[in-house]
Amino acid sequence: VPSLRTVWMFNKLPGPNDLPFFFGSAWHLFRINMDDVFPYIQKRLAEFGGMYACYFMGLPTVICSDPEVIEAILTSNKNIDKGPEYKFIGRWLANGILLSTGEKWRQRRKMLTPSFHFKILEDGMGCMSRGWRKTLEVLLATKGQPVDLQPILGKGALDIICESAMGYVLEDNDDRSNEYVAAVKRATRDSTKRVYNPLLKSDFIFDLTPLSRSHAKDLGILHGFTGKIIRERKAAFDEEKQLEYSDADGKKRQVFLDTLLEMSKKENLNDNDIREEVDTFMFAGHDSTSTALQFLMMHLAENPEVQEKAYKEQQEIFGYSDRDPTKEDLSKMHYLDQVIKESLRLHPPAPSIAWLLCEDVQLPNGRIIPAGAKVLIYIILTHRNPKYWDDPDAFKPERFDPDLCKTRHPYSYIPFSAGPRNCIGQKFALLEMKIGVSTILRACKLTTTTNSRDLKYKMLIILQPSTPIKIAVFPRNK
Ligand code: HEM
Repeated sequence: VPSLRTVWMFNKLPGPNDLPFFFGSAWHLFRINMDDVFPYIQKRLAEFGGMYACYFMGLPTVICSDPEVIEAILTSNKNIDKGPEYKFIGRWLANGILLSTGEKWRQRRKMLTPSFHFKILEDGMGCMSRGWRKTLEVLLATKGQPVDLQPILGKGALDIICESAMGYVLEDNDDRSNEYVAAVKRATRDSTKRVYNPLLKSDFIFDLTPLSRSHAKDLGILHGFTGKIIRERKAAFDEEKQLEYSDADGKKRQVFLDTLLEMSKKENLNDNDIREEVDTFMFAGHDSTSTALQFLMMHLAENPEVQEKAYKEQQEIFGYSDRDPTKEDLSKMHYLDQVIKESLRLHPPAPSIAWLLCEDVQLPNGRIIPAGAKVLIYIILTHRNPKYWDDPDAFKPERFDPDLCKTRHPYSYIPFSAGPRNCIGQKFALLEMKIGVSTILRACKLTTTTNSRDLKYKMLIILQPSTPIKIAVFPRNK
């Protein structure tokens, strides 16, 4: 329940004259189709200049897409608490780095950041190439039939995070990864239902519903999978047989899970601590990357001239060779860099993020968002804010020409969020995406009948189109 101070200060902020308190703006959202939530919020943000205040089920909520407001919030070192809706994924991810706060989050962030150092990531490049090569075979086996690529890319990205971060190699015929990918989709969908349905907010009521039973079954699949990975690695680690992971090329290296196991000795991490981080990184490390790749492939398929230009760049680097990309190769892919950035602009896999303020935030225009208010940052709408982006719905990789980027507001483009709680896996994700597109683009031509401007989206933690995007994959004639 917000304090009187919060309500008093909050009521001074600009916003629609909605029904006050309990339902507030939620009332409008209940009456519109869930697929129309983004356009609805976009319209309201345009009306109020990129930020408005409203009550959402009794909670004072500021909704924003204005980079000036976002900068004021994300640069704070004190406002690091996530919004209350994140608790609905708490049964799955517990109190790992994504959901934790305060001292616990600070310690974890400090402890885990070195695992994402560029040098360590470079060591994992071979594993990324191997993973995308396998995915390429599956894509080519579709023989030009238009298919939904999400499950195929999801499995590809999961195989990569399993091997590169957990040292766990999934066999080709191992169906558990498909099962895991599908359970992640269901678990995030069902958790989001609890955000929008006031009855399901209470654990007591939720636990009486059939949804809770199917959710528990999915959690069983998710925890069962990660539990097995941890048990096997721990057994090897305890016996000191295999302190370093040796990958398919025979190279020895320590993976993220080994770092956790090592720290469990030094820093008193118990089994639950390890478990919550493995669950967090398995989820965050595959779903967002495969979603990003799905939209990227859609944009390439929809814009043949961009696809050809990106392909030509690959040819200049590799000729007709299908060898794995090296660090030097990747540094030459300037146009592909721009294509990836533009795709993440139009389709950021994490479309919105939510914060609960623990201290007041002073905005550049002098207004104050009070402590106790929730702030919903619509990354996807920031990326399409016409004040900062010319012709915002058009796919134009040239926008990311380095000289043009320098002139733009730094918080107008935040696919990985920003500030102290930005994405810890950002470099990993960009490396993985670049290797993935390079592998696929050199071997295939993509086409689609999807018109991205007609797409509608589901309101989920990870961006998902309301209807599957169908893409046809053809082998390139060399
Ligand atoms: C294209 C791919 C990715 C995108 C767009 C993305 C985006 C984001 C965003 C927007 C956040 C902030 C979430 C919030 O405030 O609620 C975040 C946090 C996080 N991401 Fe990513 N991410 C991607 C890939 C990855 C990968 C590959 C990993 C791990 C290997 C990862 C691990 C994490 C973790 C652990 C956090 C929480 C960080 C913290 O709270 O300190 N992400 N990501």
